[in-house]
Formats: sequence, structure tokens, C-alpha cells
Amino acid sequence: MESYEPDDRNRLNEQKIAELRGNLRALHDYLREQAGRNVPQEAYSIDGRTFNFEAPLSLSLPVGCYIEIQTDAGVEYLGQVITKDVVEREGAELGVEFDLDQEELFPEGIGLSGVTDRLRVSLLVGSGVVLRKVGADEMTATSDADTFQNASFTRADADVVSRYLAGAGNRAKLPIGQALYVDGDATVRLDAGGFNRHSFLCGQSGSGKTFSLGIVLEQLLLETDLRIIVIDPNSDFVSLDQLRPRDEVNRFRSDALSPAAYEQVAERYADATTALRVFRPQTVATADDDVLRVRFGDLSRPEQATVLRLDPLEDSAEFNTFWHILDELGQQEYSWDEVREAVAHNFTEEARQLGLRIENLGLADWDVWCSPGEQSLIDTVANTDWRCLVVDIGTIGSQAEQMVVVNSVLTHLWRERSRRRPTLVVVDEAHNICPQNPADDLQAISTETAVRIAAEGRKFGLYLLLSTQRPAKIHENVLSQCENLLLMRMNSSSDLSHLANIFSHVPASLLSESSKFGLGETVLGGRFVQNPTFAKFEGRLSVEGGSDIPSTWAKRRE
Ligand SMILES: Nc1ncnc2c1ncn2[C@@H]1O[C@H](COP(=O)(O)OP(=O)(O)OP(=O)(O)O)[C@@H](O)[C@H]1O
Repeated sequence: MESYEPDDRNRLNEQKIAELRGNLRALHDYLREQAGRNVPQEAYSIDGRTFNFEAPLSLSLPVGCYIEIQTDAGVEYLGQVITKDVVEREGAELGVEFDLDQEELFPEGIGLSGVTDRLRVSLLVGSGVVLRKVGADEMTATSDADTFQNASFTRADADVVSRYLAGAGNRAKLPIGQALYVDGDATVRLDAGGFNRHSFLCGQSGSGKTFSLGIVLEQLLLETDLRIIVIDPNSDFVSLDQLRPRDEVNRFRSDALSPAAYEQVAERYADATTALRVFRPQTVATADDDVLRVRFGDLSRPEQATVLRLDPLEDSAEFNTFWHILDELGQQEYSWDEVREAVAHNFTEEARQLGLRIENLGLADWDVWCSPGEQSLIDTVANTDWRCLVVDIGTIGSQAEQMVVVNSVLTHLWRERSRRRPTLVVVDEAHNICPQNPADDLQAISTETAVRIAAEGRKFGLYLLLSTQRPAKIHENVLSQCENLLLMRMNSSSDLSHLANIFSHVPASLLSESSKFGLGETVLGGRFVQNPTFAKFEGRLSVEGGSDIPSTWAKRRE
């Protein structure tokens, strides 16, 4: 035999070999694709509550979507996909035998009769929860007897998802939008009874939190009797009682309201908002608004001392004089003017110092104080003749005044907790009211009260609904008490892992989907849904208050 050196390239027909290699690759790819298509679309469950599945890569199966599972025995289940992965499996061995004119390819004496290769097949594998056994008339919970194997499945029909989302029971259901990942309309409804737990709404700026919060408030007003107090730091809800025109309502709905349906909603909404009152600072209040003022005596004594920045130890003499002056006033409902007058009429050195302190801090110039005889916001909160109070702190001059208003409301609610009047306390930009690290004494007080309400308020009918962009900035003792979650678009992985630790009843794989959300999209978890649910908020009825700044400045110049 003629000797052959591997680098004797002159003797190899490289062009022919490349051609052969290309053909083999094309054949391999074709067979691999065929094998991928033939991956069975099957699910199995060994406990009747969870399932595993495998499916072809080409099947669109978003995490969170619903599937209908049909077993060989003819039983149907509704499931939800919780995890999904792409894996590669070894497929059949591919053997190719050559019938080639080897002379054209190799030097004399070298031949090749064929090659073998193992196909690798990519497929989807994942897991989920079995939500219900689907019957013709009803959907029932499953048990560990509901095991199955080799069951086929498809993406669930919109009708089946709608039936599931409609839920059961006689508690009010609040329609807030449409389910995501469903081909067709399936309305998502919150179980109103779930608001007897604290709720947390979060998402990054521009994800649609305020718009969505408005929808939740409107539906609570329409469908329940729950009293609501909204602490509104951006004046977003000052028009909560004003219905949009029909074309504006329909712009944000997938099922447009007919003129008759709109009239009906308008009538119901007007009825639901009759006892809605908006409190705004005098500088911006219209004739329809209440003027936002609080009485100095609405604050607890320690809060009053904090407003004066009096430290019981460092300013012990002044502090003590202040305490005695309040004692002498002899009643709780003193106004700021009355306190000032009492200080001015006390001729001790400490009272003189107190007077100077008041002047230097500019406290007398605050617009937020009631004069003697004027109505305080807290007088209204203490009454029973209202349904919803919107407290616009966004247009108050200073942050200290804002905190005084917030503290007077929270302190009153806590002080009067034994009256057990169910009230939802909505706090937008909650990181300013109950931060993990309070920036000053007034914030420390609001945080302390919020922590108390979060821990013990529920049994007195005080429920929180907190909204923020940054979950990690909320005090952990408040956040850890929230059971309901409304998570909108959230890119920060550290915020997501923080949430995953706290809302462990929502699988982390579902939470992390939020980084892909579009405007108004959300994943809901907790008491107000049967199971974590993906939705897009729609159907806002009322006028938005603090509108976004128009970005016309970015328009291309002509
Ligand atoms: N589901 C929705 N459908 C249609 N428009 C929406 C939806 N959600 C929000 N928008 C619009 O998107 C804009 C931003 O929404 P929104 O103000 O609610 O976001 P945000 O998360 O509260 O932002 P930020 O934290 O900066 O206040 C608004 O103009 C609002 O009208």
C-alpha cells in the first residue's frame, strides 16, 4: 500500500469532502427536527395536585398559562404551568452507509464505508399545578386519587379559564381586567373578601401601578361597602369620583361598553361615590373639595413634641414646660393657635425658649393647622357618614406637614381601633410612610404606627393596601404582614428575590416573569385570588389625577 501522510493534502479532494459533510449535516438537522416534532405532548401527575409535562419546543407555553389535560380515562383537568425548561435528550442512532466512488475522495488505499451519529432532540419539560377537575357543570378540587400518566394536553380554552376565574361563593368579585396568555377573553376578578388581609402593590416606575390601583379602588367602591382612606402623595386620586366619558372608558377596555351599559355604570358609580370626599390644601381646593387641615391636638403628645423637635432628655426643661402647658389646656382638641397662646401667656424662661423654638421652626406659618372652631380631617374620619376619603398630601407645602397629616390619620385609626369599623387604608408611595430606615422622627412615628397596624390591625378591621416602586425600602415588619401581592413590571433581580422571600406562596418562577411584563400587566397572588393569576388591568372608569408629563419635547424637529 502506498504510504499516506495526513498532511498530504494534495491527495484529498477537499471540495468533495465538504460537500459530503454538508449533506450529512443537512440530513442530521432534518432528522433532528422531525424527531423534535414527534416529541409527545404529555403530562403526568403522581399526586393529583401537581403535574410534570413534556412537549415539543414549538409549543407556545408561557409560564403561568392554563392547560387542559385529558387523561386516557376521559377525565379532564385544568392546570397551570409553573416552570418550563428546554432540555436535550439523546435520540436514535443515525447510521449512514456510503456508496461512493472513494477514488474521488481519498488517496488510494483509504476508504470509508459509513458513519454513525446519535441524534440529540430538544424539547420542553416543566411542571405545574392541577387546579381543578373539569366537569360539564362544575369544577371541583382534586385529591391524591387524581393521578394520571401519559395524558395529553392543550392550551386551555378561554371558556374553561373564564369558568375557573369566575370562582364560587357569594362574596363580591371585582373585575379588574383580562387574563394573560389566554386565546380569547377571560375576565380576572378579585375576591373582595381577600381584602381582609394587607395587600402590597409594586412595580417599577411607569409599569401602571397608579392606573391599576385606581381600578381596584373603583371596583371596591362599586361592589363592596368597605370604607377606604387613600393617602395620596401625588394627587393621583383627587378625581376618583369623576367618571370618564364613554369613549375614554372604552379606550382602555377589550369589551367596549354600549351607551346603555355606560349609563348603567355611570349611575352605579355616582351612587357608590356619593359619600366620597376629597381633602385638599386650601391653596388648591375647589368648591367640591374639603379643606385639608388637622388640629394640633389630633396628634398624640409624643407626636406633638416631635413636631416641636423637643427631646425629653436633651431639652428636659422645655419639654416639661410644654407638657404642663398641654395639661393646663385641659382637653384633647386644642388647636395650634391655642397652644401658641398658652405658651405666650406662660412667663417662665422655658416658655420663652419654647416660643422662640416655635418661631424659628416656622411652625405658625404651616397652612395645615386648623384655627379654633375649624373642622379637622380627623373630625370627618371619626364620623360614620363617609365611604371614601382621598387625602391629597401631594400639594401640601412641606414634607413635615405631609407627615403631620399622615400621622394624625394613622394615630387616630389606631387609637380608635376598638370601634372595629372595617377600613382599607391605601398608602401610595408607601416607602415614605413606613420606610425600612426612617429619615427623621416624624417618619419614625408613622413607621411605628404602620408596623402596629400591619401586625395587629387586621383583627380590628384595619387593612393596609401599600403601593411602591421599591419593595426593599418598605419596613420589613410591614411587608412581611402583607398576604396579597399585585406585582407589575419589575426588572430588579434583587427586588424580585426580596419579594420571593416574603411572598413565598407565589412561586419564584412566576414572580420573575414580571420582568417581561408590558404596561398594566400583573401577577396576583394571595387571598384575593384562588391561585396566582396573570392579568392585564383594564376598565379604568375615573379620571386620573396627576397625569404623566407629556414627552412632546422629544419630538423630531421638522
Ligand atoms: N392597563 C393600562 N392600560 C392603559 N394605559 C395604562 C394602563 N396602565 C397604565 N397606563 C397608562 O400608563 C401611564 C403610566 O401609568 P401609571 O402612572 O399608572 O404608572 P406608575 O407605575 O404608577 O408610574 P410611577 O411609579 O412613575 O407613578 C399612565 O399614563 C397611564 O394612563
